[in-house]
Amino acid sequence: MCQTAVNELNEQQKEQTYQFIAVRLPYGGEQADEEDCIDALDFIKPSRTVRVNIKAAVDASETAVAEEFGVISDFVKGNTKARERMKVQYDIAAATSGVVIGTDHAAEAVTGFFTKYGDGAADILPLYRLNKRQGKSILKMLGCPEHLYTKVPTADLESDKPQLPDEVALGVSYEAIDDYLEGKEVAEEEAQTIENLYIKSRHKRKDPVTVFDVWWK
Ligand SMILES: Nc1ncnc2c1ncn2[C@@H]1O[C@H](COP(=O)(O)OP(=O)(O)OC[C@H]2O[C@@H]([n+]3cccc(C(=O)O)c3)[C@H](O)[C@@H]2O)[C@@H](O)[C@H]1O
Ligand SMILES: Nc1ncnc2c1ncn2[C@@H]1O[C@H](COP(=O)(O)OP(=O)(O)OP(=O)(O)O)[C@@H](O)[C@H]1O
Ligand SMILES: [Mg+2]
Repeated sequence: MCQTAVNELNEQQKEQTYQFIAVRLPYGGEQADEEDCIDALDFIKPSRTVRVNIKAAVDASETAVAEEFGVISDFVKGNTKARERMKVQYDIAAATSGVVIGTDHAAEAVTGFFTKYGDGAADILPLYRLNKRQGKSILKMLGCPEHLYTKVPTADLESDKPQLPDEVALGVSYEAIDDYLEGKEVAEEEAQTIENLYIKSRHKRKDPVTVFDVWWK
């Protein structure tokens, strides 16, 4: 969608050249779903693609914190990876007078299934009102290869649990979350899980707590 917008802008405004920069941020060498990444880039055809390996930065941070607080868990390290990715994207935005585009969408937003100030941090969130199946519909309409929008969603942040499906981590399916968001009937247990996740992650969807916040309302 961003690449399409950039292409249209460049057609309209002959003087300025806008670009969409696809940023590949692997932790270490090869990604388990490398083929899909190549297919996605082939489909998007970004103005520019860059690759920054986040492993050295993440591991250095882990070692420094461990000196004072002991070994951090693999789960927490997963969030460090997401925050390092955010940091690199802001460095690239600053270097190119760009903005950071985030991929948060309604199904992840309501459940708080993102890293606070990690992948949750961005300047523009074009998908924010869409649920998971609406995102898939857009990809289908745009002619994206089917295997990319039907693949099992995974944050793939934990080294101990590679490719852990989001739905296993969340304890509820995206079908149920999407149905809930569309006001459709879902099982009582599913509604309970979604509502618990929503309440628990409330702090992630607001600015930091200040003296102007009132908690009794
Ligand atoms: N009540 C409260 N009021 C204000 N702040 C509160 C708070 N409770 C925790 N916090 C703060 O929030 C922190 C915890 O939040 P956070 O660091 O985000 O950590 P947390 O929510 O525990 O974990 C992030 C979850 O999102 C998943 N994730 C991450 C990245 C991408 C994707 C994806 O699929 O796209 C999924 C990841 O697998 C994990 O399950 C605490 O350390 C604390 O600093
Ligand atoms: N290796 C990576 N390189 C670049 N960006 C990444 C990488 N891993 C995660 N991200 C960023 O973090 C976001 C969330 O990660 P995640 O892997 O969950 O993707 P997603 O777009 O939410 O897809 P899904 O949840 O369906 O797997 C991505 O959309 C992307 O912006
Ligand atoms: Mg995700």
